[in-house]
Amino acid sequence: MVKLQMTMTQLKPILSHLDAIRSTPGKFKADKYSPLFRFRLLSVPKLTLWSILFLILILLFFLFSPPTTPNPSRRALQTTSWGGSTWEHRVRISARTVSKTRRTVLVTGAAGFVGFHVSAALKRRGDGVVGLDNFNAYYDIGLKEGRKALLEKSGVFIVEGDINDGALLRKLFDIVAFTHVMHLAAQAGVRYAMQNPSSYIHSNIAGFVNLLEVCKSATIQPAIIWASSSSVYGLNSEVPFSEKDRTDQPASLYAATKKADEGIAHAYNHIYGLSITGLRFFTVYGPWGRPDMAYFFFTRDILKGKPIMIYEGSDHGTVARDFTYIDDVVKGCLRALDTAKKSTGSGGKRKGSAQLRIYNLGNTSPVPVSELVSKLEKLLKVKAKKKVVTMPRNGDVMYTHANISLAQKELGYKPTTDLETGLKKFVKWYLKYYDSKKKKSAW
Ligand SMILES: O=C(O)[C@H]1O[C@H](OP(=O)(O)OP(=O)(O)OC[C@H]2O[C@@H](n3ccc(=O)[nH]c3=O)[C@H](O)[C@@H]2O)[C@H](O)[C@@H](O)[C@@H]1O
Repeated sequence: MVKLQMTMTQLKPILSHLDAIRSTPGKFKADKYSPLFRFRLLSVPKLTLWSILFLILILLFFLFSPPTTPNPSRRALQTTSWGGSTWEHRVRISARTVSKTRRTVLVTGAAGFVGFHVSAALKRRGDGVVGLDNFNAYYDIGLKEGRKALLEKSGVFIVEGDINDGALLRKLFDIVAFTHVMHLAAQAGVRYAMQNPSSYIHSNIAGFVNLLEVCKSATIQPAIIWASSSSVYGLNSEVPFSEKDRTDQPASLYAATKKADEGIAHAYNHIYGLSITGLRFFTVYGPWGRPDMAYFFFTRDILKGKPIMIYEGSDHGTVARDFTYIDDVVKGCLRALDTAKKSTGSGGKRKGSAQLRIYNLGNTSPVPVSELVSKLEKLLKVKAKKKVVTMPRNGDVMYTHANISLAQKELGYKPTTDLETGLKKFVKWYLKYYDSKKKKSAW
């Protein structure tokens, strides 16, 4: 008892600062020095006190101990794995440009499908490139790690972090005066939005705003090029889809977030003078692609002898997509970056009007999903177990077809890969990639 009372005397000056903390209005707050308070503390048995301390220690141990094996779900929850002089040095080296144009590009989603290919292309031509990716577990992290390893070989460092981490983004802008941001990080996939709607709000809305906030506050504001989606056309019935067509009837939450981003981009351009270019991608496919997309999991399931579902309209109408090959999309991204004008603001203040653009990047040649499957069967030399089913109300639309005349005129965008050629390259990569994985796991 005496001991505890002495402890209270020692604690008094430490506890006194707690008075400054406001209590929640309306809630009872005990006076720390009132007899009632002292009585409560003193009446706690010693054993209970030690047990509580012990429990807190165990809890701290679990919270701060590193995982022994990489665990994807745990990794997705990590917020910081950046900082320090070695880390800063790697960022600086990665941002070094050898091209005359002195471009330094921050590529978000660099371990993703499009981000990986765009980063590699930028680096090849001599631009400085720093990648950013949160390596979430939406699909096989092995693919993301594989892309990362290839980029690192070519000198691109991918920072592991989230676009919602403002401190990280500000730090990156402190280290490098990025001339451009190629924003390709997003929660992708149309159908998954029904399972995990909040992930779309987190990445596509909150993450996008966070990125724009940091960009607009930079002393030298970068020009921003970002990935919108063909899905913004939603239930639009004008074909081919032109940038002038209505985009106010999204069929999925994914589409709605991308449409919201187009509005957000307009506001940031208007208020802060940020130069912003949105690119509406049309079902991009190719090597190192996304396993959640139909062409990818159809390939996997056909090879495994598993049935695949081919959607059709309720009146047996054809479901078709304007499948666009990755190399064509990469060229479009680079042309958009090269033609982007500088932002006009600085430190959060607009100094004049800035460029605001939106372009379709499609292939202008829609192909029915049934034909996609026939082409895969031919290339894989395996007959698919097809189940034709009525398209469920899952966010998918019946048909996409890009009008690319604007991108052609202003960016010089011209897709050159038809579905047959593109799928051939994809299948070649797929077989090689999974074959070598199989061999490695057999070791
Ligand atoms: O162009 C776009 O904006 C979008 O393209 C793709 O979305 P999607 O066109 O739906 O591509 P897939 O998911 O690969 O579907 C391709 C086609 O296969 C059909 N499908 C899908 C799944 C299935 O089991 N069966 C089936 O017939 C779909 O209805 C669709 O017509 C991407 O997944 C989106 O992230 C992207 O933004």
